[in-house]
Amino acid sequence: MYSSPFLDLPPFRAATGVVRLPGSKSISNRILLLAALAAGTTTVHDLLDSDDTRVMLDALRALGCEVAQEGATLRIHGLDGQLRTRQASLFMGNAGTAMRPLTAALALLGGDFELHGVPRMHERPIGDLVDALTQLGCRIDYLGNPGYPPLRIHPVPPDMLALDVPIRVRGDVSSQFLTALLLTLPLVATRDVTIEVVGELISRPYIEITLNLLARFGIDVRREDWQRFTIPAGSRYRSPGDIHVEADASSASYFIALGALAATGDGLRIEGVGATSIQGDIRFIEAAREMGAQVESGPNWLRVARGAWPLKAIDLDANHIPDAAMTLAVMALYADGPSTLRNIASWRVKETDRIDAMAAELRKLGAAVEDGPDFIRVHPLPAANWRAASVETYDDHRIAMCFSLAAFNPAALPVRILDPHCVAKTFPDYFETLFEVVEPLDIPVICIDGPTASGKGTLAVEVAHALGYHYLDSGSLYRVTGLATRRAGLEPDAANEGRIAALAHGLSLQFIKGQVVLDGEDVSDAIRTEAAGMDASRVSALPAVREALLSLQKRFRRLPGLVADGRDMGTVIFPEAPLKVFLTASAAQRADRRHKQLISKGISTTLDSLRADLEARDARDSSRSVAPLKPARDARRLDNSQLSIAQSIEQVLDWWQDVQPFKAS
Ligand SMILES: O=C(O)C1=C[C@@H](OP(=O)(O)O)[C@@H](O)[C@H](O)C1
Ligand SMILES: C=C(OP(=O)(O)O)C(=O)O
Repeated sequence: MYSSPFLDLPPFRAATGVVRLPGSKSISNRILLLAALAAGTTTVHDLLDSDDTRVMLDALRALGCEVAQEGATLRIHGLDGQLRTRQASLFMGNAGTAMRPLTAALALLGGDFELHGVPRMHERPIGDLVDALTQLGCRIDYLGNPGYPPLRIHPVPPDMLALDVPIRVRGDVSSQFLTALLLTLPLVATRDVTIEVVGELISRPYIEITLNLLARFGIDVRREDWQRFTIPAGSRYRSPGDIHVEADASSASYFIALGALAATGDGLRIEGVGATSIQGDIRFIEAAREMGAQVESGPNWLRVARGAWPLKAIDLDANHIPDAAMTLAVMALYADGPSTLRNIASWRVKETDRIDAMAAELRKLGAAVEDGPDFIRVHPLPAANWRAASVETYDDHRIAMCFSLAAFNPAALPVRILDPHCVAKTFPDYFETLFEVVEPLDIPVICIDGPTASGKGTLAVEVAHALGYHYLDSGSLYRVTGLATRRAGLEPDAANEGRIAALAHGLSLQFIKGQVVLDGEDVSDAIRTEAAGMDASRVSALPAVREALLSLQKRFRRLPGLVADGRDMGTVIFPEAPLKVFLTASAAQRADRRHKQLISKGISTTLDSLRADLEARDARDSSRSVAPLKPARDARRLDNSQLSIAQSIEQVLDWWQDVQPFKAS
């Protein structure tokens, strides 16, 4: 997951390969609750691991439910309707699928509970559910604004519940209120319990998921149209034993769209969900086909390729696919006319006001957008009108995910996604998954070159971290080669050039969380000694070794970008990099820093000898015949003798911002 403040997506031109999607949020949280309420043990396979499922799991554990986890498999020991804890304060994050059903479960089970969430959760309505539960005899107080969380739930004896009259619940703000009642009323179904929906029922396919999973847990709800639902007297949750979570059909929408926009030939294969999914959002496929996508499906897989191009404009009542429809709004930028999504008023009460947010961010890209209380109309965006935008994500995972599709713009502009970590709500590895299948037009590189002990490493690691980029410590490649040379019993000199080059060619090297790992062994300390530094400098002067390491270094250039530190990154390895920094500091300063570093590691040395070594190394590095240490013609020089690390980082990030086209947005 990317925790950087923003993530810049370079322009993409194609997509191909295979995507394996994480589990469905809606199915995961329903199964977790049902398994916790049931008797016996339920083994859940492929559960989604994300913010929304974690809040549900944490709450269930806090209520005394035992959960054992082995990889993607969870074993849940059900409570059989008996809470082990009758008092708790539970954090629901921004998970509607945890907040709403748990409110109903706890109100019926009895106890003193407080339910709260992130600030946005406290703006998401729950009044219709509380009203329904109150009619029934439950006692719930609002701790903030009436109609919204946080809530306090008080115990009520089961025999005080009014089960003899139909429970009326409104269905036009969120279907999750009805889902919450359906999932939990079996707890008290000593007689037939009937629910009546008042007003239009929105997001109906989610009720189908609810009924489907209830049936898996032994509860067969009688349904009359979509207005009346009866839970038969004597209903009891029965664990199905093993249960499998399908991949998330809403998450599939981003990759279906990707296929429609950019996959040619064999198309993009999406695994984990197929057209026969129990999730309503799978009907996104119909909309994508209407826009021109070619979609094939088999058991638990989809294959999508570009069909019509430009895409065909669409006019759709999207009430049945409220989450996936946001993806259509971005696809509409690539259509042959204005597209309209109707009957989507519920967008306004989700993670953010999604109609306002989508309209605002699409306009930043340059699009013409019209919107109203329950619709959005998006006009196609011609190449000349696209702008490089910083897309605000409003802590809404779907905004972050669907706007990544803007990176296919015909103007070949990058797209900046602010707060990319918001995808953690339902798809923590969304961007990593995306990067595996898209083909970028270019992958940005920042080169940070400079003499030894100038602070390149620290600076480069921090800049990479701030941008979410990969990091290449090219100096360590030479150090590792030097170490491997010594370990092979060779002297690091020209006489052994061919053999050292062969060694370098076969290096199995990884940078893992600040460690340099050679053949599975952490060699970070072994390569940091002064002797290893000298060996590195000697092997780096051998042209055949440099050649062998060249392709290895280029392979570090992966999405979303690379910060490469070394001595010839800007001059030799990545001469086309849009930002090259040549970092210097006076020899006195560098010797002083190195001295402190060595002392802190308990290695004794003198300042004078260090300074002499540094100067000797500088002289050798800048006079060597191949790739001598010198700034690239277009490098920006940064003398950090008088700068703190934070100031140097800020300077490089400012320069990076300078070469980006995002200024206007
Ligand atoms: O029941 C569910 O799992 C969901 C129902 C939908 O909400 P609404 O019923 O509020 O539209 C959907 O947007 C949400 O992401 C998940
Ligand atoms: C509306 C959503 O979430 P929630 O389950 O919190 O309602 C969503 O995932 O798009």
